[in-house]
Amino acid sequence: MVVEGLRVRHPGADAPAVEDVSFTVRPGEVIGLLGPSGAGKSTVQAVLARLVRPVGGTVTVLGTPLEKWGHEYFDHVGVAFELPASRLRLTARRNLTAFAALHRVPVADPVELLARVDLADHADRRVATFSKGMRMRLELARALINRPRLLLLDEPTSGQDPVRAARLREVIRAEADRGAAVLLTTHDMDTADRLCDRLAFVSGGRIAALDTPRGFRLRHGRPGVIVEHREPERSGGFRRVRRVLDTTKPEAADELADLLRAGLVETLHTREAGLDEVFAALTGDRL
Ligand SMILES: Nc1ncnc2c1ncn2[C@@H]1O[C@H](COP(=O)(O)OP(=O)(O)OP(=O)(O)O)[C@@H](O)[C@H]1O
Repeated sequence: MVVEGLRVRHPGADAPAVEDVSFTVRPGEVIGLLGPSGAGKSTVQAVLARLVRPVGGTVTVLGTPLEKWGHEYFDHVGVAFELPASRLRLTARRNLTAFAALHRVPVADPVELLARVDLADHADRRVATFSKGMRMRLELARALINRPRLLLLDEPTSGQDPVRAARLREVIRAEADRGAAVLLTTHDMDTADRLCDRLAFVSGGRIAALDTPRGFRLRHGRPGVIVEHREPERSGGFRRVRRVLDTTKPEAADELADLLRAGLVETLHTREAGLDEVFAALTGDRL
């Protein structure tokens, strides 16, 4: 999928929600859109889900310009946005079989999909009785029913406990490994860091920076280690000291080696910028 110079203005809005956004998502790749509320992330996804028409730029999906696609577009695209599309009065299984019937491409097995999102035990319960987290997981399963080549996910791990969030990250990674191009939005730094191959920081309708999570941390972090160690006092006791050693300086290696040899080190961490710090540095805003 290739987006070039995308510009979107919502009807009645004073300013464009998206200005000059360009990026590519290759098969097998997971790209995360990060940014403060109102930055334009969902608007970019809404264009790709054909919910909103852009006023400028080009979007090419699977080699074909977006406007040239007919209804068969949705045979190749999976969408899980915040507003659930599932029918509340139907069971989880029935929802998936109903959506599967809409497609003219080979579909995934609903029961297997429900197991993947940890809903196997609830397949025959009505969705109205599901918790918010369960409904979100069903949305992901629904988005995967047509084994999509492009997967659009809005906050796929929100409302999940840490174990389930990790499980969903595995499911999404498996889709990318199968060859899907994945574009997701997230405010969850764990998901950004552990799942995404590249991150686009969106601010004010533009991409402020695009890089791998590691690239961002290295570029915005300062090399160094944080050492907590005991320091002998004249009284014969010890006090605890926390120091930051700049590992670009040669003397840091000697200092650290001395502390380690003396058995005084209690904790040792590398000093890296977290993605939230990177974000604040790039956009002057917080997530
Ligand atoms: N249907 C709409 N009509 C008018 N303006 C809209 C509409 N949808 C979004 N906007 C505006 O477009 C801008 C971008 O919104 P968007 O929902 O894309 O942000 P976002 O980055 O996805 O935010 P969040 O993290 O809160 O989901 C905002 O100023 C928003 O108020």
